[in-house]
Amino acid sequence: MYVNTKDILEKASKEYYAVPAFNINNMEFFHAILEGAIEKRAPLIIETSEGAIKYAGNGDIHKGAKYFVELVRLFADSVDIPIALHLDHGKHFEYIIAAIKAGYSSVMIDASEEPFEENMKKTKEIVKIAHAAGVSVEAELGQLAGIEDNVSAAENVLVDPEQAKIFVEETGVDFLAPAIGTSHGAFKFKGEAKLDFERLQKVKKLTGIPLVLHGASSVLPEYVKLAEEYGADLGGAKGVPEEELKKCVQFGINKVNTDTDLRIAFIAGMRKFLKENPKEFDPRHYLGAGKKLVKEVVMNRLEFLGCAGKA
Ligand SMILES: O=C(COP(=O)(O)O)NO
Ligand SMILES: [Ca+2]
Ligand code: NA
Ligand SMILES: [Zn+2]
Repeated sequence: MYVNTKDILEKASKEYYAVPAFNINNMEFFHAILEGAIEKRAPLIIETSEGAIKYAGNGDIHKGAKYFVELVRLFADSVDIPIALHLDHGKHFEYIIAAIKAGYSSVMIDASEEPFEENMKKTKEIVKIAHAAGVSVEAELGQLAGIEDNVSAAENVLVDPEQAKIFVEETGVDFLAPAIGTSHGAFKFKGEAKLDFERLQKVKKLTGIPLVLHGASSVLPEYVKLAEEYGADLGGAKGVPEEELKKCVQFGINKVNTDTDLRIAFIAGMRKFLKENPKEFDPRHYLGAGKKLVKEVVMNRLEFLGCAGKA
């Protein structure tokens, strides 16, 4: 059933498990993720960036938002696991309104690159509009380095837990993404992963609301290796180890944004298939090879984050 993201996350926050939020840009990734969540009997959060909405609408953001709502609702209304659709990194007013208008479960207003007061003001405005439409809201405090779609920041600016308390009280935001050291993409750390668990625990204590981890892909070595075996060039790729993610869940993270891991799995599956099947040109076959590995990664992540069986 199609639900509000807040309902999924409040349950997760109470029971101290996390739900991955999987990014999609097309139908094939959605099908692979859905299959994995059904098999694992897990709640499911699908999220799309602004770039994904523009891509799906072939340039028209209202068509793109509607496309994803129709695609997700079509399946959500016929399965008995809770499924929510979320706008990831909403930075432009017109995309946020397009998502609310189309029927998204929730929207992120990402004004974290702005000064604190400005971020608070923008978030407050979106919360007012979204709540009036029954849509829940995510916001971000602090900055993640790295590139994601059109979202880029120079270096990491970690969240200030005292500011987080004021921010949540002032804005009424439903769930919050505190920057604690992760970054987007496949090249997250120069050395070892370093997350600020102290800070995370303080934010949880001071806000008491569901928390979101961005840049949470593990960049699984076996999939990187497979992709490279068939010609990919991902040298130096490094993500957040699963053990570190489990600690994040222990300290109050409930939504774990996962995009890069699915992209690497998909390209690994497709590259292998194309190399081994030079005569093949049915898109359902070569895209299907990517889907298969995406489903594997999805099922593994649902398992270790503790939401398998929680549908
Ligand atoms: O934060 C993310 C995804 O992060 P990854 O690049 O680590 O998958 N989406 O908002
Ligand atoms: Ca941001
Ligand atoms: Na998000
Ligand atoms: Zn993100």
